[in-house]
Amino acid sequence: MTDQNTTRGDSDRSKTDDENHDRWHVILNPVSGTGDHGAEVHSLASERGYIVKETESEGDAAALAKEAAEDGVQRIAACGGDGTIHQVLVGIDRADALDEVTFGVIPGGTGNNFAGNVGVRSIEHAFELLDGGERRRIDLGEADGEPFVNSCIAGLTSKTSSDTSSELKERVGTLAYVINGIQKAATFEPLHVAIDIEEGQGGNSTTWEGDALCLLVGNARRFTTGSQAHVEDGLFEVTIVEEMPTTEMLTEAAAQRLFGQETEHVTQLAAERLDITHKQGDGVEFSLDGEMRTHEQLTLDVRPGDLEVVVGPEYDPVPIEG
Ligand SMILES: Nc1ncnc2c1ncn2[C@@H]1O[C@H](COP(=O)(O)OP(=O)(O)OP(=O)(O)O)[C@@H](O)[C@H]1O
Repeated sequence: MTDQNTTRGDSDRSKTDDENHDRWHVILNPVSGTGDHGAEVHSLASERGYIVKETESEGDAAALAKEAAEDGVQRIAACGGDGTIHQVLVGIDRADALDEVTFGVIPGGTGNNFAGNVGVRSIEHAFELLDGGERRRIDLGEADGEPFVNSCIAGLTSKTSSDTSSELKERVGTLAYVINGIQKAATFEPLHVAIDIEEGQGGNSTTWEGDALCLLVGNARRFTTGSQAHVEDGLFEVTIVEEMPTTEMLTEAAAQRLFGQETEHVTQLAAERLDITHKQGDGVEFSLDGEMRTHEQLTLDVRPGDLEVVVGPEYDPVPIEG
């Protein structure tokens, strides 16, 4: 890990702890995305007196964030893709400091889904927002104690969701993930799962049991037109795609696209808690914001308003209709 206080001269060394805690600490993944954002980030941070800490290997981002939060730093930004954001949040959470920290996002990844979700357009835009942008409290998801911001995905698409083309997603919505998965995996063993679902806000508790092609749990991520996650409502948007013959998939995808509603093999609902139990075989692979984890059994909870984050003017917690 490289510790680079981009402004540290003799006079800065005399800064008090309080001043240091108020300065933004940027945790920079220099190899995310195209890996050419480091110089720009150092320069923009230097102009403002922000501290930059670079990761040197996998896992560093969580350790650096934990260390900063334990030192009392109150403004921590992640520069990288969704994986880096995820790890920085894990580190702050391990320090039990989410209550005290304002979080910032500097898009330096490939997809930059979360940055897009909170209205941060570019690296330069991110620094302008860190200086004085609006702060919002948004929901976090938790998967057996591990926080996530965008999504938890299991099944056929968990490894391929991140590289499904946005054009395909735009045309066919949720099932784009499935179709993309099928193109990559000729044979796929469906998930034999039981999912206990608490719908929240006075809603029902239900159980879905069967063979699923995939399970998509969104906290702050756009999955389909008509089914997006509201990031300040204390609920997950859940989509369960049941196993179905390949021939029916395109029909279902078209129906979803045209009518934006539940179809025979696709269940959509909002929930505040899910208990997922795998009924057969080894554990299930879950993608938490793109980071792969294996669980036999997994509980997902919403942590309403647990994260204070800097947002851009285009940020809107309410999903776009239609
Ligand atoms: N210095 C480093 N060297 C090698 N790998 C690193 C380093 N720092 C972080 N990583 C790893 O890089 C991975 C990719 O990071 P990240 O997801 O942020 O970027 P991305 O995949 O390019 O973007 P996106 O998730 O937006 O598509 C993470 O799993 C992280 O552990």
